[in-house]
Amino acid sequence: MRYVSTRGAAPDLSFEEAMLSGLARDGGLYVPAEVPQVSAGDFRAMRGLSYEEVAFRVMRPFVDESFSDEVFGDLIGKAYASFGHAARAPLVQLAPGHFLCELFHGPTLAFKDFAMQLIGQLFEEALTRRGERVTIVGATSGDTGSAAIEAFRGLDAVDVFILYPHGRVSDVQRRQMTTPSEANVHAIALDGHFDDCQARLKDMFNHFEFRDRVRLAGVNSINWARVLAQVVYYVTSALELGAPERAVSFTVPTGNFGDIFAGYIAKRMGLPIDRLVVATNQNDILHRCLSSGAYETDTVTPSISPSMDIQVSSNFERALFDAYGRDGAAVAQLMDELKSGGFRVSQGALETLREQFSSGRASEEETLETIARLHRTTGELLCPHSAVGVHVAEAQRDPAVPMITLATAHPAKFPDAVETATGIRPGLPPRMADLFERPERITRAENDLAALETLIEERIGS
Ligand SMILES: Cc1ncc(COP(=O)(O)O)c(C=O)c1O
Ligand SMILES: N[C@@H](CCOP(=O)(O)O)C(=O)O
Repeated sequence: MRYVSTRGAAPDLSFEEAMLSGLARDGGLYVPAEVPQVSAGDFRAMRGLSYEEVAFRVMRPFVDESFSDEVFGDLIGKAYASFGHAARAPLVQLAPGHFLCELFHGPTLAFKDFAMQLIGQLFEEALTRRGERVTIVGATSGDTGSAAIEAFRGLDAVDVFILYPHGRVSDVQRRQMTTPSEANVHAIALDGHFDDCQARLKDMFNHFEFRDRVRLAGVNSINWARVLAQVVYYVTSALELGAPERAVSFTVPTGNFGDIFAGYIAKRMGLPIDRLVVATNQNDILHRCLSSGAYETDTVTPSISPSMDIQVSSNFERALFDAYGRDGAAVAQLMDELKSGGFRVSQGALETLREQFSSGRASEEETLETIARLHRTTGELLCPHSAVGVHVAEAQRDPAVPMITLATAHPAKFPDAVETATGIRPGLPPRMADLFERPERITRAENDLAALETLIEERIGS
């Protein structure tokens, strides 16, 4: 399997090379040259298998000779052993035909653990075999950072620096990043919002002297391996509801477009998915773009679903690449226009996107109302991101097709919003009960590329 850049001007790479490189050297994102096909019979044969066994079968064709079957299977087993639910991604019924896929039973209580726990294992295996060391820099609106720090803390072959927007993540998210005491992990509170963190990260990848000097690697959904690991729960949950005989739809609380893009890959592999619905909060650039064709950045408005407070949605580039017939030059041109505030998607590409994706948005009031109502009617406590998904799913649902809404985080990560809506303050699981007593290590930093690079080089030099 070879991986190609969405901007068409970087060398093709193997799975392992793409995983360790992060952003392509032309600024693009790696995608597989071809999407492997899974037959209905092969999907049928996955029914009744464990999450780990399905994960192996779904991901194996993408991983090429980078890892042997035995090693890859073993690493998958280790990745999910710490999950707090035997099903890993259990389905809960909310209403006739509407299901919630709970993705918050991993160690940091958000869907990011599905990919990050596996990537931690894959990085360690590959770097040990190669005798190499890398510097991981990540940008987070809260959940990627805590999942990355959890997955990589204490590993010998990596230093991890996580840029998060100062004052714009929940207290639980911040403490998950700032309380681990291992010397190889560093949480950096940046003066800015998530888009600034992500922009500085991409600047570092595009600054080749720095990139090569520190051996920069990325674990945001820039990294194809992140997207790949997220394909698996689309398959397990669709199988549970009758796929491949019956089609299902998914609604996905969306910010950086990585999670829903994983659903799109599952569909391209042959999983019968009817609709993929993008659910946004009031930072609704994706909903506006799919509605009008204009992808125009606006100021980020802080919301009660802060992990989705994103305007520049990184993985949308991967969807545009396919919508423009895999024309890297066309995508590079759009990304250039984005630097001056936005671009217009061509009519043909917009129609292609709309064949795959629907969209909707939830206001703050609608999000709170959904948390309160779902708790009253089903007993399920939703985090605000998942509530955005449920609100949009209810509005968009075709009663003839089962709808699965992804519950992307545990309500205890966002207790203030949940308490406002329901009067109940959700508690952390016992293993994290002392999170608020642990000492924090925070580095404040300006939104300045040179200053950040100096800070990172000083830390890894010491
Ligand atoms: C809890 C939660 N829900 C939804 C999202 C949006 O996911 P994506 O960025 O993959 O679109 C995020 C951030 O990634 C998140 O942390
Ligand atoms: N919501 C994310 C933002 C980064 O997304 P990623 O999927 O590209 O890592 C977060 O929680 O940090």
